[in-house]
Amino acid sequence: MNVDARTMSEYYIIGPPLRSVHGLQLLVTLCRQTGQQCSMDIALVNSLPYDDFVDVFGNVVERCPIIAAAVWSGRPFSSTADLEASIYEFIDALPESGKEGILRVHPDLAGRDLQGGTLTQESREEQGQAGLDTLTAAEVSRMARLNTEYKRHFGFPFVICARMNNKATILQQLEERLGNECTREKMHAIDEVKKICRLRLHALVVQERSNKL
Ligand SMILES: NC(=O)N[C@H]1NC(=O)NC1=O
Repeated sequence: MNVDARTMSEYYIIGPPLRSVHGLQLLVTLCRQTGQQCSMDIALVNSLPYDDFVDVFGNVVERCPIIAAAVWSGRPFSSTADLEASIYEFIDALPESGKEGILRVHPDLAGRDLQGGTLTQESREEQGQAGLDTLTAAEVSRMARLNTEYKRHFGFPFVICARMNNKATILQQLEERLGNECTREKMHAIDEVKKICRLRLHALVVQERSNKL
């Protein structure tokens, strides 16, 4: 991240100024850790050079910075919704192998990365919020068995928006979706990627007020 203090002071940050922090991503991380609101507006988003843009938005789709790098060319975005739509358009235009690739870089829920501490920060928070970091030994082994069965069947890991679920609904969905036909299940999984992306984006960019009453 090559945003120096002078450039940063021009940025629109909500909350107390944190001048000693170098780099927007660090700032965003710190705001998250301290629970302070720290968001960018769309004008700031549009002003970011591509390396900063990729640093900030590179994980709105888990471990797929190439998506942020690609949609950067579509600036200026008229709104957060416009940025979001560009990301979805990119995903939808991918061949099936590309969509499967997006799913395959997702970590298993309550899997090796959670246990080994190697999740991305976003994923760690999401899995924690769904209660997946406090599963009983029996729940961990049930989740592992179902995850393995799902991967063997579909060829990609089970993906669900953890923030919109809890451990009970995740286990239930895992069992239910195992029965889906493959093409339908891939579409369902990509829809979940978009839900995760939407929540991650909204944590980073201020929502424009609607003009509608
Ligand atoms: N496998 C899977 O669903 N992973 C994810 N879900 C979510 O909300 N965050 C993730 O990393």
